[in-house]
Amino acid sequence: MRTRFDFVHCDNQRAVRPLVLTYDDAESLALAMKAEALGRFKHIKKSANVRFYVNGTLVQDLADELPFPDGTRVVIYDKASAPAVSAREPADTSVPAPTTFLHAETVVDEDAIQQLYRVAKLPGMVACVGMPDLHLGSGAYPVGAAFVASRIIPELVGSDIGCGMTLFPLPGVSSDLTDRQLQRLSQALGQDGFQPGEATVDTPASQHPLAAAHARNFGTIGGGNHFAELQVIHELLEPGALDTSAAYLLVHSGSRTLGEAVAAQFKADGDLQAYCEAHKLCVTWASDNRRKIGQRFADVCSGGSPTEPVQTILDITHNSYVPVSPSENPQDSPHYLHRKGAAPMDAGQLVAIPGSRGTYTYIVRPSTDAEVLARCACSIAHGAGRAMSRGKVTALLKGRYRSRRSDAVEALQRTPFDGYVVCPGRVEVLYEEAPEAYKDIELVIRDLVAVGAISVVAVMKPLITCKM
Ligand SMILES: Nc1nc2c(ncn2[C@@H]2O[C@H](COP(=O)(O)O)[C@@H](O)[C@H]2O)c(=O)[nH]1
Ligand SMILES: [Mn+2]
Repeated sequence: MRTRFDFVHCDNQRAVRPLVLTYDDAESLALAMKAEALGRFKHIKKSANVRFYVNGTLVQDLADELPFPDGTRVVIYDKASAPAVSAREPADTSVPAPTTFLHAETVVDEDAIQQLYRVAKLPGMVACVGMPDLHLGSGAYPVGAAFVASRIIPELVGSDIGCGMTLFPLPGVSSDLTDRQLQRLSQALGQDGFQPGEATVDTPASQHPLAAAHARNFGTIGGGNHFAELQVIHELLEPGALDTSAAYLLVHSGSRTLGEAVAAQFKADGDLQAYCEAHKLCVTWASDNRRKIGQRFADVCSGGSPTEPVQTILDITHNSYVPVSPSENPQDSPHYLHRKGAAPMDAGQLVAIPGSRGTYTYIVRPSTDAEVLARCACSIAHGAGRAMSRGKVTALLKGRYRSRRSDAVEALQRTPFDGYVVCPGRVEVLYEEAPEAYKDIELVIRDLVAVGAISVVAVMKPLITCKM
């Protein structure tokens, strides 16, 4: 038997986490449930008390109810706080905004969960949804989440306003690249290096007076987790959706120093109107930036000569806010859906969900089902999400490659797909961004499929990853 349970802690019953369990009988279910409770709620005592509710009514005998329907609610009590058996759950008002988690199989750090709960308590919060790639943010706000609020909260978007992913077919490059061709291309990409100040600033957003000081960064990838990656189709699950004979480029980048300056300005002066105008500019600038990177990449692939303007298959923003109508009274003043590391389901586009340079990228079709959209706040995961901090993964890999540093660097420049990593900047990036730093993308995708949020269109294999 297999059931998707809605798993909650007694102190926080509006924060629902899905949990998929496979079980043989009532006894194995009860044991598995207790193990989950102890694993997920670290503060809970060994004597945790697990109660099952079907339609709000306490289940007295598990065996009588098997198999449980999807959505059965399971409440975990500390033995001390467990109420005398009553048919109803006690009401809890300690969390102002309902909070939902979309992970079941993916591991989400308890600290990130607590960070999301704290956001749910901010004034004006209406709903919070943690994606399976939810992880600890560097400030007070987690990454991999969607937040609905009755006001605009710029801090929830963060400083990389407009960051997102764009997928292009690479003109003239076919999927059957030989190792020799990959090596030559990697070398050429390393030499080009997407250096600042070299791209033509030729779009209205990049020519905007507010963006003038950032023109040098137009067409540049940016550091760390941003990348430009040549990929080919490993498996096509929706026949005809993509061309299997083509090679593709996935670009992940944002508004670079422009977004940072806009976020810093708001922090300094709190001028929300100015922020909103600048936010709009950042979202367009970031999208133009990804297209410019795509063009530069395509030009390198064609031996340096300019190619036709690149076409886009999808262009998705995962850090931004958008106005939405309140679900209960659509005529009321709008709410604002903030996404920090969450991709939109409602953009009428496919979405690329990458794992890392050493794992597959999934091209997915978001569901259009109204109930699913509401449950997910119209948002899905934008990646695998960090499993380890930069410092931790660097220490792990330095321990693993105790041999000469040059050997380690050589190993980190290759991938499990016989691909190449081009990293002409800081060598530390090779460590900090290694596949080990990220969660298991396959579990993220399984979780999203399990809640009915996506279907997989194609699975892509990375062959050349450019990191700065
Ligand atoms: N295919 C690749 N995926 C990567 C790489 N580096 C990071 N990632 C994934 O992208 C998201 C981006 O998250 P963000 O919070 O920085 O917007 C991240 O969670 C990883 O799963 C890469 O080099 N190649
Ligand atoms: Mn991003």
